[in-house]
Amino acid sequence: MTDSRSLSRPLIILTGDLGSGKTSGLPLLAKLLGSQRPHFIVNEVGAANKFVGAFGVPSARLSLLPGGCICCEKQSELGDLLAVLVEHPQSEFDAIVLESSGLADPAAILRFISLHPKLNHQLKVSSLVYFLDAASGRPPIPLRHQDLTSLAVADVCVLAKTDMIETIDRDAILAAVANVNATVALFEQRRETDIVLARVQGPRVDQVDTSKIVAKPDPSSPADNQTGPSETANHAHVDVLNFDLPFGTSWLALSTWLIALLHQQDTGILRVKAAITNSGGWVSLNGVGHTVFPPDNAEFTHEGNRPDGTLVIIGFGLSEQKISRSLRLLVSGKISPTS
Ligand SMILES: Nc1nc2c(ncn2[C@@H]2O[C@H](COP(=O)(O)OP(=O)(O)OP(=O)(O)O)[C@@H](O)[C@H]2O)c(=O)[nH]1
Repeated sequence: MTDSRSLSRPLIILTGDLGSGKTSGLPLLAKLLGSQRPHFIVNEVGAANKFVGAFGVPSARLSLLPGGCICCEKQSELGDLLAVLVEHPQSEFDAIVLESSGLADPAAILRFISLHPKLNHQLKVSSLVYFLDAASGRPPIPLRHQDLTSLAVADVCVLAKTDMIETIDRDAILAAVANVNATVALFEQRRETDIVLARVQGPRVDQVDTSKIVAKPDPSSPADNQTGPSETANHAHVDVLNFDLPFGTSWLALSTWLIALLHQQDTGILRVKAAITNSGGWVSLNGVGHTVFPPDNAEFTHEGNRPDGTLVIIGFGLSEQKISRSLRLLVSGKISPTS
């Protein structure tokens, strides 16, 4: 008799904060974890990033799950999608790589898979990966409480954006991570000309003062004020606003408008993602906290493909009406970006 576990397909789960670098690292990480023919599932709390495939993921190997988080409201859709994929012939892909939304609770995803009557036999979680954003603005060592919980259960930690910090801070964070989870495999992601990702050797844990690793929760910070990663409803109060951007929107005007919005909302905005389309192709703009990243751009892959763009804003206490009114004026050219 065949053991059903021996037929189970590997599942690699990527977690990590909004904008921590998961999508950028997706194809490289899959390869480093031994998958030559992965199928990717990308979950977004906002509208689908229609252009995610342009980052080197062929569309036949990509499924998008937009409009909610797979740790809660999108669980059953995730279950349906995984059920369809596992029925595929073994040769079509050798692993499923699931990128969760930046709000997801990894424990809730694991619980869903392991308690699912069919998927728990058909899939085995081969790696749980946690992306840690080295440039998130927190001081080099203090890891937040939600980092500790996620790191404690991770098999792999990717320290992303190390090109944006000093080497001494990078080494201190790596040592702190190793101190929390001594068996975690450590990788580093950085932007050179392109994004590169590589395994790093474990640092010397005795070089870090462990009493300084954990930040005290700040009750005034919306992020620290959440109930904690084990509560699936911990992001119920996060606002997700989706807007269409008409073909031909100026990316320069939109960038200036976004910087003004981030400044005006102070800490209220966690993440901004825009894909702007124009005759040259499309441009993607990313904001994480107060950092606005340099735009990426690519040409359209199909002739005649002229879709509208999208803008997703994720944060706390956002007024959809006000932001929408200001954006409408901007895209219609009726205001300058600074109005
Ligand atoms: N300098 C630098 N930028 C990076 C690195 N990794 C990602 N970025 C940039 O950070 C921004 C967010 O990266 P994404 O890969 O979209 O982050 P994500 O975790 O998929 O975002 P969400 O899906 O919204 O949670 C983009 O502008 C990336 O180009 C890195 O290692 N170095």
